[in-house]
Amino acid sequence: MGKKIIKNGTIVTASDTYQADVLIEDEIIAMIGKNIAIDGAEVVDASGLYVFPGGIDPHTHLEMPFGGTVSKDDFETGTMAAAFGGTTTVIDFCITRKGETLRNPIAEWHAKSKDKAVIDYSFHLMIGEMNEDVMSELPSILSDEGITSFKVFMAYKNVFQADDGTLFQTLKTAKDLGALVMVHAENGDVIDHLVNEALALGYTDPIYHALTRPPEAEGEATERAATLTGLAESQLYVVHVSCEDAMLKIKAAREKGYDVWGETCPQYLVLDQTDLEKPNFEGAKYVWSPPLREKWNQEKLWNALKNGYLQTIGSDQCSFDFVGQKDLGKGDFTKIPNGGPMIEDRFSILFSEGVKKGRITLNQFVDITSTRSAKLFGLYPKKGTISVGADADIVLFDPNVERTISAETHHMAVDYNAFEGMKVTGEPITVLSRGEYVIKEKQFVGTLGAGNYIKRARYGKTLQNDSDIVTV
Ligand SMILES: NC(=O)NCCC(=O)O
Ligand SMILES: [Zn+2]
Ligand SMILES: [Zn+2]
Repeated sequence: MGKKIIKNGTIVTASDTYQADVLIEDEIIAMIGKNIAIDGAEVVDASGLYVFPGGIDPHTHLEMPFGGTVSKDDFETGTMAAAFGGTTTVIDFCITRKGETLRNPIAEWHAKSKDKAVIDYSFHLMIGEMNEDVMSELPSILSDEGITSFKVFMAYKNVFQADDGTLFQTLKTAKDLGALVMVHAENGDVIDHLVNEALALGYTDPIYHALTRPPEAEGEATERAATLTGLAESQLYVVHVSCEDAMLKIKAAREKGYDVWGETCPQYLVLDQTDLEKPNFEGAKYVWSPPLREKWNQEKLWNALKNGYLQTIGSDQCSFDFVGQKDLGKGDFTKIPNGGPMIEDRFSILFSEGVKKGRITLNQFVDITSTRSAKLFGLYPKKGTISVGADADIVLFDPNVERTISAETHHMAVDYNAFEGMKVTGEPITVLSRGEYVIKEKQFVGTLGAGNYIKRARYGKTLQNDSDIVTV
């Protein structure tokens, strides 16, 4: 691979903003400095552009079987769309089945992603139940696969939902092994009850998806998960925080000294519950869990990002076509596949609505979209920053270009965009994955299968390019 020098750009990391050149050699950042000159190196002009570390999306569901169908974007279209949006690493959820070895789903996830992903990727592992078999498999999964985060669903009764015993045992096991436990925090039993009540009354429209999953059900589960984390002296990451109620529970747990982290998603920052009321069943396009909330929650979530009560942004990409998939739930909102297409617009929305509108700083933007996830999920400093020795996962970003988000121009495989018509300022122009162009001047030039599976370090450990990946 030839050498590249990125010149004239403004480097932005989670802590610094400065002008310097970046030399890329053998997939990594080899030097950062003024006026770097190397014979034969390709010069990439980044005048007027920010040089960001590639985005890390810690929350995707690519080609995931769910709700009687399979999410439409797979590791090919999903990672391409991610790259167009400025993301260079995704961590996808490997969904397991209760009563079965964990190895089979991991092998399935490798089969789905290998030869398809155009950017690097890794997996979290769902824990549906905790028993002797699972406990005996986990140590080797950490060391062989570098999977150092487990996911427990507290909702989706009779599908993915785990009980509190499983959550508690997972927290304790994670503490011993050095893994981070992630939770989908909603009270699945209460939601099941409310859903049955609604259906019995003949309420079938998409809006009832939101009305049967109230913020209290999210807040209660978040508080419960945090309490169990404190009891287990373990570590917890709450995914897709949608409302003030849940956010305050994370803030309170952190104030008690618990090791609890929170992620929100772009959809909760810019869309609201009224979207589910759109006529002609269009509300189904906005059905995901937790649901969209009343609009006033948005500013609470922005404020939480600004003040560090929430620390990351995931897309929760889980896309379904409106025609042919979402319409499985016509006449019964419980049959609408839960999820939306978000992978492509995560970065731009946070920049446009966050940095441009003065809600977060430029350096916070990098931390929230990349660095913090790299640190929490054992990818740092190989990924998540611009520093010597890091992978050359780099986004050249024009902060001033304006565009309108639309399904007509997006690169996801689905037939609608949840942010249709939204005007955003700022766009990734060129995206490099380990020094190779994936997007060049807004055109896809990457290669299917060029993305590497990344084995991650254990919780709290760093991942270096030149050292053992997983150490006990
Ligand atoms: N969020 C959603 O509705 N679908 C994906 C699965 C999950 O994250 O709960
Ligand atoms: Zn979830
Ligand atoms: Zn999810």
